[in-house]
Amino acid sequence: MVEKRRPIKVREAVNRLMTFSSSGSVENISIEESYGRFLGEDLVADHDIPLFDRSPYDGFAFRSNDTEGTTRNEPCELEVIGEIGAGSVFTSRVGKNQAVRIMTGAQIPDGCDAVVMLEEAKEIDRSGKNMIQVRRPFKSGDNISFKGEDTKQGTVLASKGTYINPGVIALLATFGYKTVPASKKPTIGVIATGSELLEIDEPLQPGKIRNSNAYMICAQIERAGGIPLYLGQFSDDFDTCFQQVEDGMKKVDMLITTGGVSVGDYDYLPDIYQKLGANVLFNKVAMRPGSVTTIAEKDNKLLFGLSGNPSACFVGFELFTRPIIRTYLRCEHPFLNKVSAVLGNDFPKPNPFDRFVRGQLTIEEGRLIATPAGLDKSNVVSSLAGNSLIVLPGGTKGYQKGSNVKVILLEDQAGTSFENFTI
Ligand SMILES: Nc1nc2c(c(=O)[nH]1)N[C@H]1C(S)=C(S)[C@@H](COP(=O)(O)OP(=O)(O)OC[C@H]3O[C@@H](n4cnc5c(N)ncnc54)[C@H](O)[C@@H]3O)O[C@H]1N2
Ligand code: MOO
Ligand SMILES: [Mg+2]
Repeated sequence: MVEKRRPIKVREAVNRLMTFSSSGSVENISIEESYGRFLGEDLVADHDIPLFDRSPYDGFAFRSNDTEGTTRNEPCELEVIGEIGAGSVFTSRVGKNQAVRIMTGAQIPDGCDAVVMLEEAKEIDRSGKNMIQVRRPFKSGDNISFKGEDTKQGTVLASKGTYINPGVIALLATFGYKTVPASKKPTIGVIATGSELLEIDEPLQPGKIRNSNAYMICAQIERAGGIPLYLGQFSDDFDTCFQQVEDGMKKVDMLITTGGVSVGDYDYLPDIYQKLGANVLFNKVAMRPGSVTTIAEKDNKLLFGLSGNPSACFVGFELFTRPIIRTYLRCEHPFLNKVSAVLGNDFPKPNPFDRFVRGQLTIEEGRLIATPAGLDKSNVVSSLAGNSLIVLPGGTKGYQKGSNVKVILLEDQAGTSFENFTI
């Protein structure tokens, strides 16, 4: 008699799984290597930016009081007593009716509290003295970039677990991070099971298929921020697969297998978990595809038994493995984010379980449209190239074009919290 499995809701499955999540350590890497990594610690401003009042323009710095009552017809005249470019400091104090020629980015000289742009000031010569005419009154602070106006010392500019994009790299450079504390990447083993699997460069043979899952999962691991360790593809032989899983677990932080997780004669993963003495967290989830996704834990290492069916394998990874990887990377929002969109096509299939339909999210006339991609069966590969998963809650007879739907963003880096991950 075939084992009867009891499906649990996705949310319950994720909840159980997350009790085994843990964050990894922090390693120092060079800033040049940091793009695409995750911050291991909060990035805190250890000084004000700018560090000093500076000029945002090429112009003249002066005392605003000296321009009081000035008009176009009665300009004030200020004597230019020196000049500074960015990086230089004017060392003497600027006095009454004096000005300093100053370039963009240079520190405002002592005594000055305003800057007039070069285009607004008329330069004249009065008996060999270099003067400027200013034709309007200035207020204290006009045309000055103030100390700390960009960032105040002590501000958290990016929290730990933030994806390091080029803008974060600018912040790291600004605060002198030649080396960056980055979250260590988890190493995730990948084992493909199935006697039908061909290496991808082998010619096709009757009854056989190419192993696409292993390469897909390795890429999904990289997208999530982990290091894939491909341990190979193995035929459906209990002893071989058991040995591979047992040995593989010693080399990795977590292990993914694909295939062999259902109730078929050659689906050995359930027996492998049993022989390993692993604690099976669940073996049936009320979702399509990926209902057979099985997750087990042994000595605090997670074993993800993803389905052999490509779409089920894909979805199982994104819903379950990804948040574990992102938590390891110290992300505060490890779950994939969702947006509301309009369904681009009818989806007439009845929905007993929650469905995660592979699709493409596009922007058409300012609206987000989510269009299911390819054939919606868990064994198809043609639906996998999209950028999103359309969430169709179970218990309906299908959905009509134009319905409002939630869409999971596969390429989003910001993520969301468990509370917002309402599936
Ligand atoms: N009697 C039942 N049969 C099945 C059930 C069930 O509840 N009762 N569940 C079905 C569902 S749902 C799924 S999903 C699959 C899951 O199968 P397994 O995880 O055991 O995977 P396999 O049997 O090994 O393979 C399934 C399918 O996927 C192809 N495959 C396997 N590995 C790869 C790979 N690396 N690359 C590409 N394709 C792969 C394999 O050839 C099979 O076609 O079980 C249903 N059956
Ligand atoms: O796990 Mo299956 O994908 O529900 O088709
Ligand atoms: Mg099977």
